[in-house]
Amino acid sequence: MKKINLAISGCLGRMGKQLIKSSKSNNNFKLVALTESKPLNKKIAGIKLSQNTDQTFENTDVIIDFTVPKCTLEILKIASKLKKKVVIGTTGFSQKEENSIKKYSKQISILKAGNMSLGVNLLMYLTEIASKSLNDEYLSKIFEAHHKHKKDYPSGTALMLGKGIANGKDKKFYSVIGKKFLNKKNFPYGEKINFNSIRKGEVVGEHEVLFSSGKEIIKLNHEAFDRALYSDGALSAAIWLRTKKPGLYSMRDLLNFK
Ligand SMILES: NC(=O)C1=CN([C@@H]2O[C@H](COP(=O)(O)OP(=O)(O)OC[C@H]3O[C@@H](n4cnc5c(N)ncnc54)[C@H](OP(=O)(O)O)[C@@H]3O)[C@@H](O)[C@H]2O)C=CC1
Ligand SMILES: O=C(O)C1=N[C@H](C(=O)O)C[C@H](O)C1
Repeated sequence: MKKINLAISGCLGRMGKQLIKSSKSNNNFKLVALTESKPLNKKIAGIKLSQNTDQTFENTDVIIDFTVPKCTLEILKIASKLKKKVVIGTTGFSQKEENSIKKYSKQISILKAGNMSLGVNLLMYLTEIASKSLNDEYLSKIFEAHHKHKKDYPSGTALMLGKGIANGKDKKFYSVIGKKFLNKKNFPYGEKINFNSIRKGEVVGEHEVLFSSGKEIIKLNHEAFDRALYSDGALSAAIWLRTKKPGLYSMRDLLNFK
């Protein structure tokens, strides 16, 4: 089968570097473009780094984006004009930016996931089942920990897990978001879902969903140790997206968890 011409934005970032490494050892891909936020006279894997322009992405089939929301929207504007497919791993979008992504997905095929790993998407599914199975006596809260460089909180994964709780209760996620704590030693359960985000060292990613009745606590937990987990997921998404019509897809669509 013809190789997928792949572009990676944010190529000098933690995920960008991981994606270059993972794509080079994956025969389904030919790396054709690498972009960064500013002009750099630098080559990686024989490719001259560039910025996000029509010309840069002309010869691309799929763009994988793990950057910042502003960059993602920049890329989607170009991708929708050139009819390119996009895998979005970036997190930290505002509601307005989420709505823009939805609009672009009417023109092009987009797979967007706050976490590209099988484990977290399975954890979200298990969270939905737990939330659906537990009565309103059980309060819930979400803990997450990441490296000290991470700009956004709560993490995209934590928000996914919160959405899993809301889905289980058949409620709108935004109506059940409680308090968002940062670097708290302890944090309370609430009538809504409270989040606590710890930023320390080089933690790759830890998430825990807790349900408490006061008489017992149920904990669902995921730990990531290697960013290859995420790049493998993103590359699988790029392959899966190849045959998909315009629309907004998630890793749950790819993994087919019902
Ligand atoms: N969905 C998932 O599974 C995962 C998602 N993520 C998410 O991916 C994002 C990136 O994470 P991480 O790699 O650690 O972050 P980094 O800050 O290490 O990398 C982001 C990169 O994007 C670059 N960038 C910023 N603006 C632009 C632009 N306009 N054009 C091209 N490149 C640009 C940055 O360049 P500069 O430094 O010059 O601004 C930087 O090199 C975060 O939102 C994170 O939450 C991370 C891991 C897994
Ligand atoms: O910034 C990171 O590193 C990660 N971000 C994603 C998130 O916001 O959930 C996914 C993963 O946890 C790593």
